[in-house]
Amino acid sequence: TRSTRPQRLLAAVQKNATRGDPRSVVKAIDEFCRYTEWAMNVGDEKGCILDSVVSEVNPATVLELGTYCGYSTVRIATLLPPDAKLITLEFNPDFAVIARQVIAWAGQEEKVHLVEGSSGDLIPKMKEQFGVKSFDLVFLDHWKDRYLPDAKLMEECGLLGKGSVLLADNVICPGSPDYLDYVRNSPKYRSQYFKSHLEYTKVEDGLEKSVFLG
Ligand SMILES: O=C(NC/C=C/[C@H]1O[C@@H](Sc2ccncc2)[C@H](O)[C@@H]1O)c1cc([N+](=O)[O-])cc(O)c1O
Ligand SMILES: [Mg+2]
Repeated sequence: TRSTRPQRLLAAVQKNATRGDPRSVVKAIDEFCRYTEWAMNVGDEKGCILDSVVSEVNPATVLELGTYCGYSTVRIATLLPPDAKLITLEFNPDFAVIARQVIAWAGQEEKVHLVEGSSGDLIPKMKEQFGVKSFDLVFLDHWKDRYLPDAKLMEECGLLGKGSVLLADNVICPGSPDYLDYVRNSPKYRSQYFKSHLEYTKVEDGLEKSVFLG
């Protein structure tokens, strides 16, 4: 039967990237998606904004919601110090299988803990199961209608501390209007929009960075 898009993306990584070289993995995926087959990775343009926020926060603990093929997982992990922890949640087991191989090809498996399941189920278990006190950085890139409920759930579970940063992809396209309204108008957050484009296209999109004020 026909292969899936994530399988074709992984094949491009294994063919064109050097094992153990995360930058070559990122480059191989971006070239595949730009010139061969579009896929919903954060991409190179928004990826540079992601990189700058990760470097600025210099997080010890990161949560990523929505692993997909592991593109942003690799971008983030590459910038983390060796003792930092990146937990990434993925609902679709077929995507998780691909993401684990992409992360391994990039040599980042030490820093990454990919957990299969849904954010709604797993966020309340973060403290007890993973020994997480709070997250310094959360990258939201999963189902767009889960951004707001999951932000509120993280607040309720005490997973956000003063200065914790939420960085959300796709706040314009496909969009997450209820989330955007919440973080921009809640006294609990200081929010900032980074204008960019939908990955590999000229369509407007952007990242919203929201600092939790405690
Ligand atoms: O739909 C988009 N993203 C949804 C991503 C969803 C990812 O997160 C889990 S769901 C999950 C994971 C964890 N917990 C709960 C659910 C899915 O299995 C997928 O791996 C999207 C769409 C476009 N686009 O142009 O259409 C562009 C983008 O950048 C996008 O991110
Ligand atoms: Mg996205």
